[in-house]
Amino acid sequence: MAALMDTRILLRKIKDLRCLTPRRNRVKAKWAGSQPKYPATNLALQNFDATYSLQLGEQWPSVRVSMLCEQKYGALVNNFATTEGVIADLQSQGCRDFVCQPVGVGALERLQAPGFPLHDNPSTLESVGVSQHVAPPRLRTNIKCFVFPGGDISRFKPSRPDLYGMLGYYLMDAASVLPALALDVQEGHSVLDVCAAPGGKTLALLQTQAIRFLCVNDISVSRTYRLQRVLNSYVPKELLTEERMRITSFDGRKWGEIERDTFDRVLVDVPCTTDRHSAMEDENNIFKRARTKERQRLPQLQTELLLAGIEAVRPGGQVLYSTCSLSQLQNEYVVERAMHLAREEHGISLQVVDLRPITRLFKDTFHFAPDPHLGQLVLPHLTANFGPIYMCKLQRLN
Ligand SMILES: C[S@@+](CC[C@H](N)C(=O)[O-])C[C@H]1O[C@@H](n2cnc3c(N)ncnc32)[C@H](O)[C@@H]1O
Repeated sequence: MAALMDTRILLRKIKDLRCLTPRRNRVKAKWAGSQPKYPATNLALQNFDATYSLQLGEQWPSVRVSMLCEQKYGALVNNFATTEGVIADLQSQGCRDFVCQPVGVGALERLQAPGFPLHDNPSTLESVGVSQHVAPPRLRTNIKCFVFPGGDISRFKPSRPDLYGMLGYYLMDAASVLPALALDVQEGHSVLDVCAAPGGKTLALLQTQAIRFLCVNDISVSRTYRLQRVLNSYVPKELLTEERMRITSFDGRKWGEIERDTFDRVLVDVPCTTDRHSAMEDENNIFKRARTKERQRLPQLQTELLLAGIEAVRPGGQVLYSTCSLSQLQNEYVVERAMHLAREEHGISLQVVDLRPITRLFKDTFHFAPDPHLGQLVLPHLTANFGPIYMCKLQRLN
């Protein structure tokens, strides 16, 4: 009986103490000097195991292992720098430009890839044992991105500035170049990049050297500064003038109110669960308990951003939606919902553009998900550890 009384008194004392301590401090005290009980990376992996094992079936274990291994990079060549030495140096290290030389088994088959602007490459197909009179296809673009072949570890030296201070290449997940390639920017186009910072895809778009006017936007002012610094290191001042480029920090969801029916091409590379980062890094991880609501709201935010992009593009123009997540909720579901809202609320009809010519062309560099229901998805794979990157392209019909 005495023991029971002691316990009761003790419990009351603890309760009193808790009432005196603000909740925030209690949480702090609980974590003070220790690691969180559930690190965000563990929470991310638990979430991924539950959802992606259903979504990807027997492919999930392989994708999971790859996401936990070293990610591969590509070197996006900066056409605004003096590139000869840079390209020779990359080639001497055994890298190849995956855009210009998509060689490998199946190159002949890709010659027949319909519906995409391919043109002949004067180089030969000897390396894959195809007659040297047959030229491999390549995209009509100036974008060049070098990757190390096969299982090599992708280690690039830091890029050095040329005589004019322009850096020779920008390192990024090579799969992140695909949305810029798929957007298919043509000579004289005006382009909007709705969520642009820190600027990898903006740089890739600029490498086309075809854009008449580029508007780069990101809601985060600090990230927009970072983007500005990237541009200053890679693009000559003459091209960063107000007539050719505008850098803004608007909420992209409002773009339909700011500027409608305007751009030839719009890139909507939305904030997402950044799956590889979430599985690997606790810092700035969206699976932290404190960010649960933010994470749950992502599909809604993504839908609103895509819808704004659809409103901003001109009739006949094209919008590319991309994420670096495997989640169907953030990928296909968002595209379907935005298409529905565009039709119901704005009377805008859209057509999904077939990206299979792109996937056929680059199937030796990237591992694409088989038979996607809508859009294309790069799956991380131990032999091609890029991505994940999801992309879906929409053409506005009216
Ligand atoms: C995936 S990142 C973009 C990466 C960038 N496209 C690149 O290739 O370097 C998503 C970006 O969306 C921005 N963002 C988040 N909400 C936004 C909003 N409502 N409007 C515009 N940008 C937003 C974030 O600040 C973040 O920089």
